[in-house]
Amino acid sequence: MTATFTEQIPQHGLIVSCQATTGSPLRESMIMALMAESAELGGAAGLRANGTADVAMISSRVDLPLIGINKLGDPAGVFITPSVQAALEIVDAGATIIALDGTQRPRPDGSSLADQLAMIKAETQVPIMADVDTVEAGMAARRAGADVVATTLSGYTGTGDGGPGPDLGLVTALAAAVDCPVIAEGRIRDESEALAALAAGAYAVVVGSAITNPVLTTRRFVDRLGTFAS
Ligand SMILES: CC(=O)N[C@H](C=O)[C@@H](O)[C@H](O)[C@H](O)COP(=O)(O)O
Repeated sequence: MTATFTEQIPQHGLIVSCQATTGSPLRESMIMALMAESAELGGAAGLRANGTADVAMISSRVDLPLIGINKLGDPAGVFITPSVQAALEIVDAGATIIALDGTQRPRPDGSSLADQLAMIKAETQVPIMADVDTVEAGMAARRAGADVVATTLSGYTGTGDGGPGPDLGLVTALAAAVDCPVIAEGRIRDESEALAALAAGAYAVVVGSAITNPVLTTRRFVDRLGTFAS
């Protein structure tokens, strides 16, 4: 029996997203696996990773629940696990939870989110997390069969809050609107923002760049030092 999302991820847990895009000095699956091992040592409750190579490498070395995504195609469109095949490949690679674009936008093959979810569910019982941008999208994704909804895409689709921090308003609205766990993901920069997300009703939080992207962390320090007036 496949474990449900809440059986895998404890309430108020920290999920660490270990991703590095093409062009990053960290763009190696082994480096992502070492990031994942570091997150495990630090007490993370779960991990999130992109692509079959990284997911396979991480799952061979770290025994934590692993949210797998398979980013394919144009980042301006539906690109987080945009097809049934992309989802099943990430499960074969070792993901214990699938995350996918949960917006109402048609998939690149023309199918709807509801079609995609139904076809994935016919093939696997692995829980599905819908990355959404609005409360309407979260409600529709839940109706279509998503097990969990996350604020991941708020600010990235032309709708929602594109502010510098997490979209706490969306966390609050989703927590009131859906009967499943709500995950706060996207632009959580520190522990206070993670706590604020829990206070807004998040079941758990996903933190990526603030933990696993040293380029951004360095830039933040450099930019701040640049404001020093002697
Ligand atoms: C919009 C999009 O493509 N988000 C991606 C989803 O997996 C990742 O690039 C983010 O790093 C991840 O969501 C964690 O967010 P943050 O790195 O802000 O903590």
